[in-house]
Amino acid sequence: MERICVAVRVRPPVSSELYNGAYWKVDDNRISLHKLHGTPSSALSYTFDHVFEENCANARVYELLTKDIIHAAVEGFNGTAFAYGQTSSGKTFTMNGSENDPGIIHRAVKDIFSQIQAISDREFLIRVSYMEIYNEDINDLFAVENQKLQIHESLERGIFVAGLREEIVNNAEEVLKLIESGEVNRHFGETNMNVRSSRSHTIFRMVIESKEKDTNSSGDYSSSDAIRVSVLNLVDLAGSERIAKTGAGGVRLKEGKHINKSLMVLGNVINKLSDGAKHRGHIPYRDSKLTRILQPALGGNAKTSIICTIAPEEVHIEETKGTLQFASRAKHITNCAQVNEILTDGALLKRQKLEIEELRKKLQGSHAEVLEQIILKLRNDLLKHELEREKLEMELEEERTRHREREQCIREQQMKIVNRSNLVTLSDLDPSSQGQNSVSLKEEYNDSSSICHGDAFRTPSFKAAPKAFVVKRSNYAMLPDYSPLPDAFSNVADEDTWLKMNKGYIADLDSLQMTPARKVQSFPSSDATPACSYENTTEEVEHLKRQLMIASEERNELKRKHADQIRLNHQLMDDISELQQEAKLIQDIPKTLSKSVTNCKDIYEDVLSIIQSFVSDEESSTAKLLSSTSEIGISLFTTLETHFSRAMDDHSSLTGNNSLIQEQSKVLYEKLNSTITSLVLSQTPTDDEQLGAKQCSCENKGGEIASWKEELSNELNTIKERCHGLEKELDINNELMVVSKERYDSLEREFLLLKEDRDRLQQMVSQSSQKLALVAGQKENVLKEMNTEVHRRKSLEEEIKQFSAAFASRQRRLVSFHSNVKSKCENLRAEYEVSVPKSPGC
Ligand SMILES: Nc1ncnc2c1ncn2[C@@H]1O[C@H](COP(=O)(O)OP(=O)(O)OP(=O)(O)O)[C@@H](O)[C@H]1O
Repeated sequence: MERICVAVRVRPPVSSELYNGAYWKVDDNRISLHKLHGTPSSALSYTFDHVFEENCANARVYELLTKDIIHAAVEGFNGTAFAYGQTSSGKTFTMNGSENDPGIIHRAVKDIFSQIQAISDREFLIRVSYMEIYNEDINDLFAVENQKLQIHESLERGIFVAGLREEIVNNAEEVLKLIESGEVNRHFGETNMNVRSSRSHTIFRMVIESKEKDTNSSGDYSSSDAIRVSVLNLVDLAGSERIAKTGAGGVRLKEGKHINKSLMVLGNVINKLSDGAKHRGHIPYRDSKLTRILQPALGGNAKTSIICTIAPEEVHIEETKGTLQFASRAKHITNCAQVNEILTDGALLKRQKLEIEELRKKLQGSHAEVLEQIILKLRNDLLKHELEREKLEMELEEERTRHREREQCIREQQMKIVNRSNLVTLSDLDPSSQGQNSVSLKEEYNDSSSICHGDAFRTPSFKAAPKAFVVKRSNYAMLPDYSPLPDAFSNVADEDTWLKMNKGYIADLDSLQMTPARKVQSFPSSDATPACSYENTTEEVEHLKRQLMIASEERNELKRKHADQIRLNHQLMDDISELQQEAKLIQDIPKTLSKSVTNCKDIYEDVLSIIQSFVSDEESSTAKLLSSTSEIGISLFTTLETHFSRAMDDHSSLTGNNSLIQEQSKVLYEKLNSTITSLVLSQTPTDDEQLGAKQCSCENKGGEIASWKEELSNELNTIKERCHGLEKELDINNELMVVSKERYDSLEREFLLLKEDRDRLQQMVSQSSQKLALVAGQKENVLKEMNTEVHRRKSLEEEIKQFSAAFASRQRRLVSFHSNVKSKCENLRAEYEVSVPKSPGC
């Protein structure tokens, strides 16, 4: 566990108008607020890892604050450095720098490449990405078309931004060029506080992968076949701002609100984390995209440094106090950084081999306890696999249920859309062309179903890693269409797990096995007992180990597929919600059309009443024509009205009425035109009438008629415009429907692919269960044999004991017999010497 490094940097005053003397005094790594005449304000004094004065250059900031993190990143530790502070306090200056004084990002990039060059025994692969969080949307700064990207989390990949472009880079210049191109896409804006204010948070990310160079010509796997993957985030946050000071309005105001909100969430997260593990409770990482992405850097597996920038002017004292309080709390956060290693297949195999070898040795000089321990371990492994399998089965079942629900939901949506499409594209629904449409749709579907599913989700611009580097990485090389977070995050699904991890708790036994430093479990050393051979048992155990290995590989594969499926499901859910929105839009179209028709009807009725008002003779041809035209017109509008009101309730019953409406509409136009023409003609004065007119002095009436004429033609034009408007709306709706259809087609295709995936998963699960059952059976047999062997050995030992006891007593008896015989012999010899006197010649 290590505390994150926090520093404060004071920006030089930018305007002499606002600056009337130094209020913030820096003394080594302490900063305190003074009154203008130099008296310290005792309550406000803070200490940090570093405090940088106004005249401090970026080089020094980099050297003291970030360099270690960058070097650690090359060695496989995750690292994050971010700049926090109010607007215009110098965050962008610190991270990006200027031409004369390059910032942290520039220096870090250069440093990383020079570090890599100095390490001769490892080969490196570096990928970079650059994103911004603008108004809570994640945009790709390397590819403007990648907007509103989503954050996903999976057991295998941890937290990642899906669809973010990653570029493989070979030197610092290449990276700096890419950054330059990304900067162009970044959101900047002018405020009262800063002429070039960052309106988004930016995250420049480098993923550094490395492995030991392959110097082993024998083809054996070296002990360090593991690949190290570390992620380095260099973050330039947007600055907190007071709307009153920045004078933001409109777009700037909206941006400012988003910025303040996300910084507030960051503050909450920091507060919680600084409360200490016991009291912190739930950490609200999910409340903003920024904290979600930075989650590993805040209380997780990363080395982190924060530079808090402050403005020296008196007007900013309140904001500066806020920044310093944020920094003080951040000081208490602890992280738990560790090297992130991924074991290649080769390294895993070797590790397993070593373990088996060791077990074999132990077995050969075996003791019953050793055997028991091995059995216990194997049993534990098996149990673990069974549990995993059950869990996977349950998850798969849940997935299936969710699939079914989504399938159902999509079908319903499809029905709705088809209904709406019927309504909106009435003119397209000529019965004769319907068949053709469905045929061409089918053809379209068949053509596009050949599109590879995997491609649809892959980052379009991802470049394949050089073969030489990735050739031994098997599955790993296929993955990175995302910004992977280190493997160590893979078990981190929620904050609780993070807490546990930070306490040094490691939940998964597998992760222990993969930790390079782990020693193989040692068993009690065996005395050199000349035991009976356990060759067969050893082979069985080895076989069992192999089976377990295969089962665990399959389990991992299943896990990966399962995670993929969940990701696809998320994507599908997003598509569905988009579709629902579109459907809602389409649903509103009949309403709008209905309103327009009602308006037209009103206008039409007005026109008619005006015309009728000056046709005094009800028997005249004009009046008759007018009444018939009005009947047709009214009936047309009534039909249209009913049509649209029904369309809002039930769309299917309305198909086929469109041509009738069009015909009616044509007749109306023609009759209306002829009515107006005849009316105009009837109002044109003949010679007699002219005379009468002269006599009746009706000059005023002529003027009235002219104005009516004008009014009429205006009304007619309005009606025509309305009709045009309606036609245009219909066109737009048709286009919308085509787009919706296409989306549905692609959704259907995805569904099919998902179904296939699911079937494959099911198959694999059942195969895996069969294998596990087999392994379990074999294991039982081995157990039985081992028990028999133990009994046999115990009885042998018993026999040997009895035999040695008998042998010892027999030996004792033999010794006593021998000593008896010896003493008797000596007695006999003595008696013989006494009875036979020695002759002088002897
Ligand atoms: N240490 C420094 N030395 C010299 N000039 C600086 C320093 N820090 C900031 N400046 C200048 O102050 C101005 C504001 O700085 P900058 O744009 O980096 O602020 P910011 O915190 O990123 O603001 P915002 O949050 O609005 O983006 C710039 O003109 C910058 O050049």
